[in-house]
Amino acid sequence: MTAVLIDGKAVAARVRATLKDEVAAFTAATGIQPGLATVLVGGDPASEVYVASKRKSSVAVGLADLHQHLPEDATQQQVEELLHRLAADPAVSGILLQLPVPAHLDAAPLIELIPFEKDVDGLTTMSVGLLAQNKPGLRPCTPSGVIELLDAYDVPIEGANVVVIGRSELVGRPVAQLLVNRNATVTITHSRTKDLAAVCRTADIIVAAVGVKGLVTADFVKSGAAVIDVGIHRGPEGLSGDVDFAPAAEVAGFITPVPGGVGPMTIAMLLGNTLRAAQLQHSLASASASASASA
Ligand SMILES: Nc1nc2c(c(=O)[nH]1)N[C@@H](CN(C=O)c1ccc(C(=O)N[C@@H](CCC(=O)O)C(=O)O)cc1)CN2
Repeated sequence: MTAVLIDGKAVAARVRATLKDEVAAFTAATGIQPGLATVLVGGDPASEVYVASKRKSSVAVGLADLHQHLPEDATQQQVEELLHRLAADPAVSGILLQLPVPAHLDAAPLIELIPFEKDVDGLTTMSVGLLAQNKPGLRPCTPSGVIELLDAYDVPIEGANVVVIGRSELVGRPVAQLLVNRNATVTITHSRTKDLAAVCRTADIIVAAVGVKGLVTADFVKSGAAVIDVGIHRGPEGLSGDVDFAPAAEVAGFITPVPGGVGPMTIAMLLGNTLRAAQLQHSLASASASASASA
């Protein structure tokens, strides 16, 4: 392998260590322990693993674990009622509805019930709008993790030609927006893109977030490019990504593995968002208290 291996586990561990100190300082200064309410509906096995990991990591950095579990057959109304309750609960700093939800539920209107200041997944229309306008707000976790990894390895973003493969609301669109906000030149590709390999060969950075195992082969990669793999596929030989790793690593300058690349960053960024959500709510409450006092 000639590429530098981007070690997401190590970067995530550093992010968590810094956060632990920041959470302790915030709690000492305000008396508030930020709390994360993960909401899991049903028992999708991968979601159970991810939510368990989110809960464990939250506690390890000093956040309160306010997890909620609803049964597989929970109705849309039951999930709505839970989200309304969490939205109104001052002990809850962040709310995350684990995706996917069972097929009989409609996730989009449920996500909209999360107030923007508690939207630690950055998926509400308000958060998406704030990102599009490059205004302060909570950003989606996997996309911010991708940026954090590029920065950790000093991969230049400003002026870079980036090709994002996939246009999902969870990863493709927001990562493209974050990169544009950092002055990259971004091409979003999808199932109708003509000659995807040729488009990818123009890229200084490829972000593969398409959900097709091994789609990105070595001939997609310009020599020295950074290849960021967001895909996760479970097979008989274990986990793999959207990138055909070993051959691509012979051509790339930087590459993320699966597992151990972007995945661990998703959770680290969620923890950071939960602290930021608590800080935001604290300043909103202080501003509202001083406005009432001076009225
Ligand atoms: N509400 C959300 N739902 C989902 C999100 C999300 O950001 N918000 N992302 C994915 C799943 N996900 C977090 O929820 C997630 C995926 C992967 C990892 C991770 O650490 N992966 C490890 C491998 C772990 C394993 O053994 O499976 C790795 O890549 O090294 C963490 C979180 C969909 N749903």
